[in-house]
Amino acid sequence: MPSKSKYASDYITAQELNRRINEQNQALVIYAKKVYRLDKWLKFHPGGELAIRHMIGKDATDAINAFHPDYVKTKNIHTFYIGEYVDEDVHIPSANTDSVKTLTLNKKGNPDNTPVNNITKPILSAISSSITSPSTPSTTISSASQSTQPSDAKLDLIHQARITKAYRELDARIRSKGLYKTHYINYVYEMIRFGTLFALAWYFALTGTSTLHFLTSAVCLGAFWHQIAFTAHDAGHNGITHSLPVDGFIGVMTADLCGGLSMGWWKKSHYVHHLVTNEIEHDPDLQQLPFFAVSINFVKSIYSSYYERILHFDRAAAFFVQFQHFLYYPVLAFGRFNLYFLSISHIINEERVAFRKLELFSMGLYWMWFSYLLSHIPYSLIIPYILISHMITVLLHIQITLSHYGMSTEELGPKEAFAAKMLRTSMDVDCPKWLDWLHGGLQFQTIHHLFPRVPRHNLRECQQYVREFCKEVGIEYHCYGFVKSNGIVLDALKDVANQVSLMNKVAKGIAEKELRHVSG
Ligand code: HEM
Repeated sequence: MPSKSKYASDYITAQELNRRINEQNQALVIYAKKVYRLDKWLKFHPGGELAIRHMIGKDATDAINAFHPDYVKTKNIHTFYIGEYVDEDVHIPSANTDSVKTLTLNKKGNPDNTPVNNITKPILSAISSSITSPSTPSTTISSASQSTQPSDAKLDLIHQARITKAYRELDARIRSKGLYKTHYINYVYEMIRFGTLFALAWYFALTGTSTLHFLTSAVCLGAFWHQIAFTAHDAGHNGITHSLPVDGFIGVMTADLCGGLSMGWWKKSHYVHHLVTNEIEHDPDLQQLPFFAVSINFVKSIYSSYYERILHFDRAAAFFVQFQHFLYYPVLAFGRFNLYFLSISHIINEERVAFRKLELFSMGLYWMWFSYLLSHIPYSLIIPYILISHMITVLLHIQITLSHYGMSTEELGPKEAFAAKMLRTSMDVDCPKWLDWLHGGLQFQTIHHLFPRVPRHNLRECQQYVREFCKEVGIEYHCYGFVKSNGIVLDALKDVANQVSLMNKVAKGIAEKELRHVSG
């Protein structure tokens, strides 16, 4: 039994838990049937404040197990223990859970404490309200409160409990097979691969005499960035040495110094993405307006808890989204430029950045070496060089979006098992083993979401156990070939695009009618 903190009060019922969260604004989470108060820890949490905020009032057992090394679970967390959790088996109305969410997520404060943007009104009403006024957000903070939150009624709770039990057994199995251990030889191969690409980029840039040489240098540089991103991803999850400072340093060296992108920004958004995967109001990876809307609910101008602002479905969005299935590849090709912007604004504007000085220094060095490299490229080729090197990384952006864009964006509420949610919202890409280097482990996205701390090179081995688990608990494991998975994403984008296009046409019709009426 862990020792109690000064807030301890033995037993805390579900009702008491909600009361403390709502009335006293306490940051309480449940872990292994115990209640922990994390108010004081929020600001120091290496996984970010928002990661914890998303779990307030909920059973965070599987999330905490999945994201933390043993010392956190067996030692650190007990500093914050305040009592045993007593689930009175009384159904807590969804509205209650909603307001917990609102109070805890909305850092800027929502004066009337109205639940924010829970989009569950029928889709037709979403469309019709946007039709009436396409450039005005139809969902304001208060109007969204009329909606109802995802209900646990949709879930068979016994099935969810079964999934949780089997998932924990699966985790133990993967652990016993030694799949949580890193085999460093894999990083030797990684370094040879991206070291060669980097050296070739410099070689062709410094010694090149023809357009072909310079453009080959651009391709090698882009391929280098593409490859190094996988190692940065591993480091961001502390999945290389499993030491927070060491992997943190590797992350900054790979992302900031080699790629000009902020590791701190990536961690902040990626950890949130892992916890609230495909929740359109919370998952930053889905919030790509004005170009993409993977769910028709975006037309309601939802509130983003990540960006802490309303994502207006404005005229630009109404225009671009109707062509999003055509724009998918071209826009992704420019994705890396947007990442520079997000990285720099994170380093400048974010209150707490773990390695701010190191990141600034490393990003400064990046711009120096990149500019020096460019100084060897003939003037006429500088723009094509920049475009080609940056656009080569489109493969990475496709790989990342493939994993989630075509998957469910429904919110089934906090009673959904962690594993069930990850399997519902993620998709794997089936590829032969010899191509693993190209996909960089991201093709096993579902498995990575289930076990974020398992080193990437072991994910293929985990796949067979995950398949068995899915069979056992009767959940579909979404794993398709590269072409099919692209098709799934394009279909999903097209589906929303068609609805938005229809909406635009109707809105235009109404506007013309009104104009005739006024002028007539
Ligand atoms: C609801 C509760 C919590 C959630 C959702 C959460 C989530 C996370 C996430 C997403 C990460 C990044 C993990 C990765 O992929 O590498 C992380 C890291 C970390 N968290 Fe938490 N966390 C929670 C509570 C706590 C608590 C209570 C503690 C300590 C008392 C803690 C200590 C840490 C530490 C030390 C790391 C860095 C782990 C490492 O060395 O790899 N977290 N957390």
